[in-house]
Amino acid sequence: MTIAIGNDHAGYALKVKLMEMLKDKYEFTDYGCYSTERYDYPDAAEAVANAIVAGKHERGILICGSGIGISIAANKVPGIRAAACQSHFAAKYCRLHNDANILCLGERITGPGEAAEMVEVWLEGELEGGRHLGRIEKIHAIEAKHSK
Ligand SMILES: O=C(CO)[C@H](O)[C@H](O)[C@H](O)COP(=O)(O)O
Repeated sequence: MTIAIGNDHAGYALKVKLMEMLKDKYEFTDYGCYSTERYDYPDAAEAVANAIVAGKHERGILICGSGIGISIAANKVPGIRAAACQSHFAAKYCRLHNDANILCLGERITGPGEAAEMVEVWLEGELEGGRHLGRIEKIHAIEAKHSK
């Protein structure tokens, strides 16, 4: 599985650390940005979200200062379920219950060690199915209704 990764200036340092910490286990494709110079999070969100919906990657990771702006932007792309997570529990259950295809992290909130563990639990998690499927279908139905 290759993972699309992207960030704004406030997420750049965490991205570099995460890729270094996890490079032996996972293959990343870096959609930028590539420095701490100002870069607007919707641009990174759209690049990664587009790559996911185009089927280039199964999963994406987005990082900004809080993980929130970048998740709001990514969720505007139909087919994206981006989860802004600040805990191991949230990272685990956004896969098991919500089938999140993008994990959003905040460099100004989460340290690199915790972030790496959250990425691992998220990448290894699988949707539980059952009652959760109908709920995800309802999310898609809302999306379809508002895309017209
Ligand atoms: O979107 C955000 C807040 O929800 C992110 O944390 C951004 O990275 C942040 O707004 C960037 O802030 P800056 O003051 O321009 O560095």
